[in-house]
Amino acid sequence: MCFGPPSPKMEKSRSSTRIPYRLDKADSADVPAWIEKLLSRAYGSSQRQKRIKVLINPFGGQGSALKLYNTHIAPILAAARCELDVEKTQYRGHGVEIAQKLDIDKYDVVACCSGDGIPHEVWNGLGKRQDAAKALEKIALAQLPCGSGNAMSLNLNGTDSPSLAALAVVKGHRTPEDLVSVTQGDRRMLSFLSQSVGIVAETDLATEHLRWMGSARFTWGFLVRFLRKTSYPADIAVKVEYATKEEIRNAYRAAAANPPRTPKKQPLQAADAGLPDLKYGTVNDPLPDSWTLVPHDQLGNFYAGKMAYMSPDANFFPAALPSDGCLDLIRVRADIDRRANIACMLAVADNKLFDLPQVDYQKVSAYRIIPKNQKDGYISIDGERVPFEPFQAEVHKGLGTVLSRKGHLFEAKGV
Ligand SMILES: Nc1ncnc2c1ncn2[C@@H]1O[C@H](COP(=O)(O)OP(=O)(O)OP(=O)(O)O)[C@@H](O)[C@H]1O
Repeated sequence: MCFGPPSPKMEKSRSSTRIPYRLDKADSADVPAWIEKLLSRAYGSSQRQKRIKVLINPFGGQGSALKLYNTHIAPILAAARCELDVEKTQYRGHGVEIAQKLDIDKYDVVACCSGDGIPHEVWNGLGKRQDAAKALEKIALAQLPCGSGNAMSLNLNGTDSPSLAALAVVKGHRTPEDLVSVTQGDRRMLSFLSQSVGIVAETDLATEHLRWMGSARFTWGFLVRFLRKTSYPADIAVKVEYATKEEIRNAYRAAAANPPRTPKKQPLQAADAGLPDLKYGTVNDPLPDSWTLVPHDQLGNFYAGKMAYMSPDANFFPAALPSDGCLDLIRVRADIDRRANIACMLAVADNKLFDLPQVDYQKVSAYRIIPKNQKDGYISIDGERVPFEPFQAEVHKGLGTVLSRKGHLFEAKGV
């Protein structure tokens, strides 16, 4: 098997290969030492022979997840001698049930051969357990990209190629990952990727009929809507952690300069510890004293991200960090002139959105948004549509665990 690090820009895929070595003295004591040296060079501090529960969504993306798994993913996981238990999801919500009932002592990793929808379900299934805190710490989540939205793999594996992602998972490092509680009505759900109201939500959710385009449907949908200058009025309150781009840049650079820590062996959370309490209550509680609701009558884009890439050419949140306890929040007014609007659109692909003056970019640890003056609209949580009602979000620092190549940063170019 090839063991060099994948370089996503140059390669599209990898395959496993057997290279036989003839030994002069097969029983020499040097042989195990040589094998150990080779493996330790290949894996570093990453766990070898991971025990993986593989979930395949046969309807993910263009319906080819099973074929992608058999052709590009399974041979690599098998060559690395991972222990595999493969299950196909049978219906919407099945990922939640599987995660709720999972024997967490039997596995190290749940790897989702899907889009971002199945990881969203698995996080929520783990979060519903009585031992949620322990399960979220013990089980590392990974995505093997087989859907139309593969942001999780882009951010953590550095690729949307199934075989390169499989190799990244084989060699991935356990990494703490913030999760976000979203309360809406009487519900509480976990979000790991993004929350959007307005243009981005609409782009994501109103383009289902363009599924045949693959990930290009997001780019196309965004382009079409951006030029209409539609506003999505709302009242918004935020708990700001880093208010200016300068502060954000400094915080990002400080985190990037810190090499990954070797995780300390600590006892797992108690078996009866569920999800953490909500520091700021739910959307139904009175607004916390230190928060102020600010009217946003000309809101064009409200987009909160917990990861950097939202699609292959859209590094929307370049300052996002896996476990800084913050969501990166972008707000853009709807009434900016057309030239500024187009500049925003082009800047996403050029990785320059962060610096544009018309883009309000902050790091927040919680917020509430109350859409107003609209009969109906789109709200997207991790790409899933939820009712068009007020909601509140709160970040839980390092609550979840993922596998990542870097151990403390996403793969996108930072700030
Ligand atoms: N067997 C099944 N039949 C129907 N729906 C399923 C099945 N298995 C999973 N699903 C649902 O498919 C949805 C989309 O899954 P996934 O994210 O894997 O694909 P995707 O192509 O990226 O889709 P999307 O772009 O909508 O996120 C999930 O919400 C999941 O509940």
